[in-house]
Amino acid sequence: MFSLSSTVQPQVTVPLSHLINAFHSPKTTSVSVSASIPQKQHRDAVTEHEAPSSEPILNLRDLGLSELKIGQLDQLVDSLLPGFFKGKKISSHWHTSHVSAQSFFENKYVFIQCRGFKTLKSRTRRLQSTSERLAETQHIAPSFVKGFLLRDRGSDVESLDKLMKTKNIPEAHQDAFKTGFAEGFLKAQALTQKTNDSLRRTRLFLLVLLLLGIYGLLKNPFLSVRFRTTTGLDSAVDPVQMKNVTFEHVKGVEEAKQELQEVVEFLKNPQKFTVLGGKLPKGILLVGPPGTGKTLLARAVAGEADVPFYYASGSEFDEMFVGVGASRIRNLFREAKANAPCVIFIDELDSVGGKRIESPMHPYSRQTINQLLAEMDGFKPNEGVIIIGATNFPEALDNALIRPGRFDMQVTVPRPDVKGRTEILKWYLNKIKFDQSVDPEIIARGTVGFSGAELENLVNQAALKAAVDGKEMVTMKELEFSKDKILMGPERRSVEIDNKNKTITAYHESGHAIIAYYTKDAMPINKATIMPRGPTLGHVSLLPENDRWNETRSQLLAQMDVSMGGRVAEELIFGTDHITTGASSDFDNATKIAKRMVTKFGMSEKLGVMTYNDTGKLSPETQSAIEQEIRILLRDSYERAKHILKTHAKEHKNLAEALLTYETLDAKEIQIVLEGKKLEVR
Ligand SMILES: Nc1ncnc2c1ncn2[C@@H]1O[C@H](COP(=O)(O)OP(=O)(O)OP(=O)(O)O)[C@@H](O)[C@H]1O
Ligand SMILES: [Zn+2]
Repeated sequence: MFSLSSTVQPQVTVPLSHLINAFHSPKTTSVSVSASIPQKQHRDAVTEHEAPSSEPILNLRDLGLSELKIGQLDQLVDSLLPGFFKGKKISSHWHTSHVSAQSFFENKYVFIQCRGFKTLKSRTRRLQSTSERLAETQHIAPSFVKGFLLRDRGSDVESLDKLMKTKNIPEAHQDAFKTGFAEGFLKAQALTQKTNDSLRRTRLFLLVLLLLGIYGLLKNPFLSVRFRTTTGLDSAVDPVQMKNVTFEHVKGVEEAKQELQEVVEFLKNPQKFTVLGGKLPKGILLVGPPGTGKTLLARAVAGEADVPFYYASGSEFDEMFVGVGASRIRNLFREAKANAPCVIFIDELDSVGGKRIESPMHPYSRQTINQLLAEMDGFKPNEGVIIIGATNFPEALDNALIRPGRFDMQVTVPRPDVKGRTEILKWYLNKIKFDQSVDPEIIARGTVGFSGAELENLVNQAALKAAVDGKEMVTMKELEFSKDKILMGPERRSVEIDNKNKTITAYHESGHAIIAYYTKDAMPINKATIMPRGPTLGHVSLLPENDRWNETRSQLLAQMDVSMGGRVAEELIFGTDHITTGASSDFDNATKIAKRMVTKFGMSEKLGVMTYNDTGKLSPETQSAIEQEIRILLRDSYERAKHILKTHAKEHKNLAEALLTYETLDAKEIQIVLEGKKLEVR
């Protein structure tokens, strides 16, 4: 590109621009008087030569070449188009009448031909006579050429003559001047021609490219998707055989496994089921919180039945481009049907089948859902394709998806209960080296609300901790450690707590522990520590014997009392002036319980068995009555805690001192201290 403009441009534009500059020089205006003679000569020439023809024909004069000598013109043409005269025997025209309009036009015309106007050339071959050619050319010459040739002829000629006069160019130099002009003109024309040709070629090339692109898109509307369907949706192309995952691998979700058992039977022998007229669901929805083993269950279904497993995540179908999501669904189902019986698993079903209205973020979600519905409707029950969808939010699913014939079977996969957690912990403990003293049930009791994935992580963290500490196997200590880490954040060993604060913390935590120990309906103590962890300086952990489905009034009161134990201890030991801010979360906790007792559980005599949901909208009297009741519950709780700590002041002191010595005490050690026995030196 660069080379082109730098080599051609100077040759052509320099002489021409000189001329143009000369033409339009402001000085030309003042020269009308001295211009008379040559102008008259010129006018004569025009009438003389234009008279015979009424046609608007170009001649040499048009180009300011009327006074060019024949030899000069030949030279010029020869230098511009070497070898031109050899091929065309038309030089006679030039000799006989160098000003002849027709002969010049013919030459001009042949020029154009040589420059590659192919249509023109092929047409003119058929034309024999010069006049015929001429007439034809008038019609077929491209308009821009015509325009270029015919434009402002008179004024150009005048300007050239004027200019020569204005510049007072001597007669001797006028020829050279005109030659220069003609040279510039012809070269400019040649350049225009070239530029136009290359422009046309570029346009043609672009058009071909465009057509090819459109053709490609029509043949395969998802040209760009192809790449992704083979990368993003590997599963659709390459199913996984799930032999290694069975129901044995999924713990603590017995009900779900039982429900899915019949699906396994169906996949093993689809015909047997349909012969009896039985109708199995096409789609099964696994509903449950994250990490509870939904994916694992779906894999296990495929593994049990020994059929291929196609995995897809709902978010993969969520695309900004029209038809992409729908096409992926189509591909997935096509592959699956070809390999039936099989399981298609769609994780995060809500992200493809959610209720959302078309939004700018998900412009084609509707299309994708419709494709999914169409595919699900499109195969018969005995084809052996089972679609398992998983979601954390079944409420968010499009209603059309959960109609009969689609995802019409729902299986709940809940967080495991204490028995389930024990099983899951045992399962993962068996994959590592652990000490015989480890009791998975204790850990299970302390991990209410943990999912299978979180329990797996807990065991893994304990194994890592044991490895870091250079131990040979995992003990309860590591398991407790990783549980606390997951629940409360990492230990802050580097924090230097001064003795005074340590002592306050030790008495505060022992206060909680003493209340828990001596209150009938409080949960059993698991551990007390003054090791800072996360945002706390110490804590006492309690362990429910079982998962609590329901709580009694006295259990709730006991929880409040235990919460109060910390502040009461501070007050009794250090005096009212030295109580700290450390009890704020204890009060939060106790206040929440008291409020729920009054407003939700109907556990206040004064306010009765009634719920008060939006307390802000209640009458001021009711609001103050509620507040009054909560305050009474909290005050009574505080008094009970005070009474216990006063009664067991000796045990309180012993426990606080043991904590200051050992930092952390487990349930057994706490019992030893409280029974007044001496702790073995660790
Ligand atoms: N009940 C369980 N028994 C054994 N392992 C489990 C159980 N639940 C979860 N896990 C472990 O946790 C991992 C993650 O669980 P999975 O991916 O199946 O959960 P999910 O319910 O599909 O979660 P999400 O909703 O986040 O996709 C499993 O690969 C498995 O190792
Ligand atoms: Zn506390």
